[in-house]
Amino acid sequence: MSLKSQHTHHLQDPPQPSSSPPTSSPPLVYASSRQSTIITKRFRQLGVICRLNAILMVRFWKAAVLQAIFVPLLVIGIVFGIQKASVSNNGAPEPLSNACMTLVYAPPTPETNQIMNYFQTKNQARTNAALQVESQVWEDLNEVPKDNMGIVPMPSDQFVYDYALAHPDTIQLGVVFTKQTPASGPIQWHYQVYYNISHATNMSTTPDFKYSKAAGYDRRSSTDDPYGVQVPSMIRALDEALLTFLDPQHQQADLDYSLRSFPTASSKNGYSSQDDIMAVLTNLLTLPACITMVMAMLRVTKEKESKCKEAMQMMGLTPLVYWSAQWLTAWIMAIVQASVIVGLGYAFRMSVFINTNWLVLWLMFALLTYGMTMLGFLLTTFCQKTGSALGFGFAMVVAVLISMPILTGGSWTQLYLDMETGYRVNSAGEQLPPRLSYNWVMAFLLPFIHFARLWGQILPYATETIDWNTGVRKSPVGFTLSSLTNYKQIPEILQDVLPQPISALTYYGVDILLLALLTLYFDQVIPNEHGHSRGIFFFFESFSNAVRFIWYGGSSGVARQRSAEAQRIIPYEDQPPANEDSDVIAERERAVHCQNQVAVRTANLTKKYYKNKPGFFRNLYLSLCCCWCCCRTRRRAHKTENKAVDRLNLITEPNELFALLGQNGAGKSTTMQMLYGVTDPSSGSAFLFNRSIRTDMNDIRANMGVCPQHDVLFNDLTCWEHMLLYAGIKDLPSEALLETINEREAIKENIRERPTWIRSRLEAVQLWKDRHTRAGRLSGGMKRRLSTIISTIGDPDVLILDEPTTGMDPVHRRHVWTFLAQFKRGRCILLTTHSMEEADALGDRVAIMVAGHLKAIGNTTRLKNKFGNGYRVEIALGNSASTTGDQVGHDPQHPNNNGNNTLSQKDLEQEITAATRAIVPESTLLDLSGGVIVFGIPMQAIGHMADLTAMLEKTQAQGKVKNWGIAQTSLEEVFLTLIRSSEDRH
Ligand SMILES: Nc1ncnc2c1ncn2[C@@H]1O[C@H](COP(=O)(O)OP(=O)(O)OP(=O)(O)O)[C@@H](O)[C@H]1O
Repeated sequence: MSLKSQHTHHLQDPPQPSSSPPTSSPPLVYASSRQSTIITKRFRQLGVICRLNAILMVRFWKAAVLQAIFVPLLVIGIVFGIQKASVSNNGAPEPLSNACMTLVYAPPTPETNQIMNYFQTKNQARTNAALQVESQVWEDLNEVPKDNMGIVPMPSDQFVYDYALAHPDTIQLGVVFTKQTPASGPIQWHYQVYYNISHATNMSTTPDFKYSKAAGYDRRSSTDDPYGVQVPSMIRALDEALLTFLDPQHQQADLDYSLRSFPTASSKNGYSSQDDIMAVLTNLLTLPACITMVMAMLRVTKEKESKCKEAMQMMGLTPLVYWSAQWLTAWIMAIVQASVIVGLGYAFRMSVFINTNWLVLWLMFALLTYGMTMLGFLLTTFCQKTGSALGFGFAMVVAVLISMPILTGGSWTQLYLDMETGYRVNSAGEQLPPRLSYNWVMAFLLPFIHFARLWGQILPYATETIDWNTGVRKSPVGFTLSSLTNYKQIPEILQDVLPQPISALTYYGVDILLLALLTLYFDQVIPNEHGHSRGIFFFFESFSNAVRFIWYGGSSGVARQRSAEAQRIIPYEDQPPANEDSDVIAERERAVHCQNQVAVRTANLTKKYYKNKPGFFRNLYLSLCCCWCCCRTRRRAHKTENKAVDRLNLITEPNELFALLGQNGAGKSTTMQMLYGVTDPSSGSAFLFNRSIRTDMNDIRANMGVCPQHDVLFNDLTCWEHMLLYAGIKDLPSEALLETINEREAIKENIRERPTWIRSRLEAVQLWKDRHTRAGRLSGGMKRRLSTIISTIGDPDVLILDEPTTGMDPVHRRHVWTFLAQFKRGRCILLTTHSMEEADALGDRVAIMVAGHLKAIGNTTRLKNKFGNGYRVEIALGNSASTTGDQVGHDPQHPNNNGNNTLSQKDLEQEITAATRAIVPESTLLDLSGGVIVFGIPMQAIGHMADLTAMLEKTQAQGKVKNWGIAQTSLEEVFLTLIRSSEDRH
């Protein structure tokens, strides 16, 4: 979209600047502006910024490889190594002593001995297990058997219990008999069966232990369940034995039994199985995501600190496109990293990986990395420097590493449930919802919480678990895709309270969306270093634009309205400064009452800087305060102010190069910064082709080129890549790329390279040969040239150049001048400079600013005539001269004539001074030193110049004058005169 109603790109012969630039510059070839919809333009910009990120990643490939491959490899390697080391050393299961007692019984009475003999016989007949019934009662609590023992009598129930506790691996089963003989009724035989879970558990985890399916041990099936196989068969055998014992005596008896586990000893492996270690080391698995987050934060903050991001936005890149490119790049990195982690997990055969569906794992790791990077992006909106981003990132990594084991290790369920009382019930005993809900936890916007939760739910499914009630170690059932929605909570008590695992993925998504919105928001409302930011309700702008669009009947109506707004008279706040120059007053009237569309119009543009500037939160508070309170607080907050620009009124037309001059600190850069939108005016406004810098900056930037005072270049991009980048931002990518391809083909086919518009521009500033040099390796002057030429990409209607030629040598400066002189055709260029020669050579009009005020304005001739001293005559005296009586001043009685044939230096000075004064009485002696006399001749004395010249030629012939010259007052003298006069006034 063009800012101007009519815009042409026809080239005309450039006007010749007063200094003669080289004539060998190539002709300019401008890229034609493409008409594309705003959507396609945004997509093209997105592609260009993604390409930029890709180039930077390739340039910093070591950092990319570190994040994507090395850190995941290191982490998985460490976890794997620790698991191995832990299992082979401390964590190895204790070897099971081969010697064990299969069955102990108590008390050893003749009756129980008899019963156990029957038991042995029956058991052998059925299972072929020849268990010997020991005759000796085992009475030593500390002794362990040297060989396997079959059926061992023990003194008492208490002894059996204590022995099992002291030697958990030694006894498999036990039975304790009690016989009661009531006064009436049958005898009561009761036996207590003990089974040893600890023993079963340790046997099942001992690598060397050979399971015997025949004996009922099959770890992979349910037959290793003591309830299912051993205990019932033992009860059956005992009942048989008891019945056999009772039958010969035809006794009446009641048989009863009970079942009980021996005291459960904790697993001998303690917390050292592979899977337990995996759970404990979970925080290490978040390390790759943390590293990626910190790297992304540093990259984005570096672009902010170096102002490259600002530069791209000045050239028309919107924050949404910029951030979308960052998000897309982060997603690609997350995909790569998750794939590497999952691949390594499979490669190392880690049980949690091989027992979990790969898609679930992949999504979980990818979303973790992506979520953490999104969180990092949000944090960068609060950082201006890479140092603070590093600090924030580091703090976040520490927080994650510390909280991860707590969150994954089950404590997150504690977080989820009520902290103090667990489940809450009301007085009627009904369960109340937990006080601290997971939804609330989600509000922390910390994606690693969802990772911890999902990981915590996956681990019991994908790793071996120990039933802490029974000590039984269970094989993993595996976490499948359907487990995401059909998950049985462990412990079951949480079944109705905890969400299904799929919700972690949903929360990841919600968090990521919220983080993206917050990043966009804070990126715009947190003030930059100039204090510029958008209002906290800026998102209503689009709404109000839409209303305006409907209200004024479409884009043409809006354009008319804009024009009317721009032309509205902006009254003075107070009296204009005293002693204002008449041209400045006229310019102000023109600017304030302007009725036509002009290129740039500033109306009372003012910028105040405050010493004690309020920060973001203060600004927020002030914006929310009511008016009265707000004004008072603002006044207090802004006690000390510095008016950098004070009611500036200017108009520049299309086709005009307007040069702004001023001392350091005069307010030139501030004026430019307000025009290109990195700092807000304190009052007044400015319009570029009727678009207000306060409300239409996006429109303005789409057709504006900016070369800021300090180079904002990517050190790692070449000149050529810079040109392509900004061509893309200005929506010229296809042509640029096409021509790049053509160029490559031309080189390949040894055809003379086709001139492209990029080439012509780089050649114009003598950078073609260095096009593949990275900006970081260019000299200061070369960087300036590159910055200048970048600002011209897209043929903007308004070009702002803030001291573009600073640091350039005279030859290259002239190349730039030539280019600018040609380029200004059809557009308006605003230029600030400290080079009077440059302003003189290029400026159609020149303005001089002093302490924020406009001091003088006009074309250079007018300024020289108005403020200069007319002409300047410099006369260098000869060393000596013969006296012939033909003295210049026709004064034979000259007091200094001492009668010798030579005149002294002083005599000569006096003689020439007198002669000049005689011819031009209005002349003023400006300087007399070192044998050089300088006269100022006012413009009105121009008629005497011929006589003066004749006199000087004559004296030169006589040898009294060695050399002389006449020059018009320079712009520099005008500048100095104005500065001095304003200093005198102060
Ligand atoms: N971010 C800022 N915060 C506070 N004061 C500032 C800021 N930027 C500029 N100023 C002040 O505003 C005044 C004008 O500065 P500005 O940079 O516009 O001058 P300039 O004419 O461009 O000078 P130079 O020729 O040295 O670039 C100076 O007094 C400066 O101290």
